[in-house]
Amino acid sequence: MTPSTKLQGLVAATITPMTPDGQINLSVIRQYVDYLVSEQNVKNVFVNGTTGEGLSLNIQERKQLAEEWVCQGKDKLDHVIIHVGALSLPESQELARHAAAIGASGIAVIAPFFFKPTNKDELIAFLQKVASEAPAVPFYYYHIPPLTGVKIRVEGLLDGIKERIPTFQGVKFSDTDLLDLAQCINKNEREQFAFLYGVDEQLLSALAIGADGAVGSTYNYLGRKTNLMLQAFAKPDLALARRYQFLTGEFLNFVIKLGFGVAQTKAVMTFVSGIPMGPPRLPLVDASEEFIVKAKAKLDSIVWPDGD
Ligand SMILES: CC(=O)N[C@@H]([C@@H](O)[C@H](O)[C@H](O)CO)[C@@H](O)CC(=O)C(=O)O
Repeated sequence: MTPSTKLQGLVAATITPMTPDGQINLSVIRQYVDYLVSEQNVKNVFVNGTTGEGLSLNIQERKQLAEEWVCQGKDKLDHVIIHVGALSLPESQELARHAAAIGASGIAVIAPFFFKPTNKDELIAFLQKVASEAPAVPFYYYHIPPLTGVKIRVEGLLDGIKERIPTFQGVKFSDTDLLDLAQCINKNEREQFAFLYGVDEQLLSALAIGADGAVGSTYNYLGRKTNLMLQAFAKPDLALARRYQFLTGEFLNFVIKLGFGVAQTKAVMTFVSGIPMGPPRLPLVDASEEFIVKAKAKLDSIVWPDGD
């Protein structure tokens, strides 16, 4: 792993594979790493986040998953970022210490979402207490207001954050407020922070305003196609980049109408990669057979510009 390099490009928000009886299934993670690298050309992962059902796992499971990803990713992945956010500060701190001890290349923390911070100072105070437990590990704030309900704008959070959190390295920005993202990027004059966008269906818009890359669920199975979009954008061939975005959007628009979330992501990844992702953990329930048949037919029907 190369933790010193700035995080950019695509980061797969990893799924947590589970056995049919609902235990975490560490045995497929080696195959999962190889699949991401060789089939999707994705060499960065974000473990135990939303897609990974991190907040539905116990501390022991989260540590085991983090260890397995770091171990299997050695010499294969560039960055293994571990999400260590939790409702309980001591638990989050314990996970941060653990991530540091196992050699994770970064940690990320979501805003606590039961008792919520009501302003940026309260939020930073929480983040700071976690980050300081891993003083040599790059720290990312994980902003996902649709799920946390914490709508504190990131732009304001950035003011003086490096003084409060010396390891602060950037933001995983999973919100549709592109004005907030743009203001963050505008403030990041020295380009010291990384802004990774987390709404996959709108990534091209975020790239246009300067996002460094993206963290998302679809890069597990559409990483190769999205990488082609990134290449087209860099060239620049905007017409081609748009084509890729419209096609991934066409798929997502279709499945969102059917009902799309982490359970469905597990099902899609299973049929695309052949790696069994298993069921989600309650309160999430398995994707229906009808969903699987329709989603597969839709994905198979897409004709990509690269001829696939
Ligand atoms: C709400 C949600 O799950 N958002 C996803 C997206 O990748 C999302 O699945 C995608 O944009 C499709 O809507 C990511 O932002 C979540 C993520 O990166 C994570 O698993 O931590």
